[in-house]
Amino acid sequence: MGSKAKAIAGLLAATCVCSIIALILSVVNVEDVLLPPSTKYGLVFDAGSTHTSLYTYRWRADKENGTGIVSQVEACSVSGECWALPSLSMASVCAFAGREQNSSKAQQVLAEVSKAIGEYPVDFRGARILTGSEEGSFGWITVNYLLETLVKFSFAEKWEHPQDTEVLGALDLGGASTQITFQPRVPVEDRNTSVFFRLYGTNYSLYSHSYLCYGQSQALKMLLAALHQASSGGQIKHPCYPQGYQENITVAELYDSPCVRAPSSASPGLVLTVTGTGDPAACDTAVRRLFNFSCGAQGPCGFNGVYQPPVRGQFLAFAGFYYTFSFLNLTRQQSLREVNSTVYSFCQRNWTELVQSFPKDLKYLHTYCSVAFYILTLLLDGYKFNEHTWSNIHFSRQAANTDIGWTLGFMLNLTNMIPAEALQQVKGHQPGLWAGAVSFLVLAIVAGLVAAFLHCFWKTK
Ligand SMILES: Nc1ncnc2c1ncn2[C@@H]1O[C@H](COP(=O)(O)OP(=O)(O)O)[C@@H](O)[C@H]1O
Ligand SMILES: [Ca+2]
Repeated sequence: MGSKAKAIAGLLAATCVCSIIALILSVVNVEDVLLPPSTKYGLVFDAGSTHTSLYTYRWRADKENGTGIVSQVEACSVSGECWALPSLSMASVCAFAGREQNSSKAQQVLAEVSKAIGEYPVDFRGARILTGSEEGSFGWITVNYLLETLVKFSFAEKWEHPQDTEVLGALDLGGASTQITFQPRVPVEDRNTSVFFRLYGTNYSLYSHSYLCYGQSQALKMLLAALHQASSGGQIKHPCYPQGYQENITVAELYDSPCVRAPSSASPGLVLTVTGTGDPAACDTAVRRLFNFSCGAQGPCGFNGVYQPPVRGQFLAFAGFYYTFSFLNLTRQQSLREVNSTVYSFCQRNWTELVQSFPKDLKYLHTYCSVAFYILTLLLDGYKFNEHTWSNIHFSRQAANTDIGWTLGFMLNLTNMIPAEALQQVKGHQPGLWAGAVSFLVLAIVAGLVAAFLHCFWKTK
């Protein structure tokens, strides 16, 4: 073999080895493989004054900007009825809340609940009673989270704080209390009603107030008690109940709550007969008497002398606001005039005809007229919405397939306390690696053949 041929063969061999090394390096590129972030679940028990539900939420552990991206997996009532199916593999957080006085009895109940839930393999975060203001604020977070005014998944596939969106206010009507929460034009100076939040890197200064006893059930009780005290004997004429409707209630049952005070003359065992008269104008008057609308000197107010700045922006009205308005088909942004006329005509329908028309709605059927007037008075005379701002109130039960209430907001706030799980860096058996390894073997065999061929070629010369 001549020197020229030797040089060519050497160059060929060197090129071969170099390309093999380059190929190996480019194909079998042993990268750090990111395992998918784990999913976490949260369970929130809502023990309200009239119902108890369990909500299940799910979020990814690699949460964005300090707050997890949470969605509702399912919700169950205590009776066992569930909406949306679960696929639970890991439960992560437990909480429980309700509206009760901070009594030792309540503490005892909470201790029992904690003990029972603590026995399950979950990271139990405690059972506690929310303050009215927390209930309102967490409802506000839920509303704004679901409507993506706090954070939005952008076209750039990133969670971003939307720049030009206005946050919405939240109106919750429970059984025992009602809450109003919104972002006023100027931050509230009154310490009792101001709430501050930092969410997804943005500060929020809100107004929030909870009116105890002004929830739907307790308001109806206050109304009946007022009508009782204005009546004589055991007969109560009820202008908000349909004509032809009648029910009996004992004095003890009527005055079983701190929201109503029994007159000293009333004997607990006395049976009272309540008879509906279906008189909308009289119902309106009776409902108004439950409120004190005078504000005093300390500036703008809601009712009963509670400070409240003027309402601002759009609002979502849920829970009790939604149930009655939905029954009356008034959740489609009807004008105030139309709402009033619908309520007036509904209140004039007699009981026999109502029972025939709505045989499936008997539980609340006799209350819809009272509650409709109650809602109108609360929103217009209480919170000071008017015929113009009325159209800013949206009556709804769900947004983005998720129930509106305080539980999701509570969960979102709580996820801030769960440390973000760092993405695990693991070198593992991934498909890319296998492909690389196979390529490496093929190339090694080819390289061996080339080397053997060159060796022989050298020897024969
Ligand atoms: N389908 C319905 N129609 C009318 N009122 C309802 C309906 N379901 C519940 N309510 C009433 O609406 C009010 C609010 O309910 P909810 O938000 O569940 O109260 P809480 O959270 O205090 O238990 C309660 O007074 C309850 O009795
Ligand atoms: Ca509630």
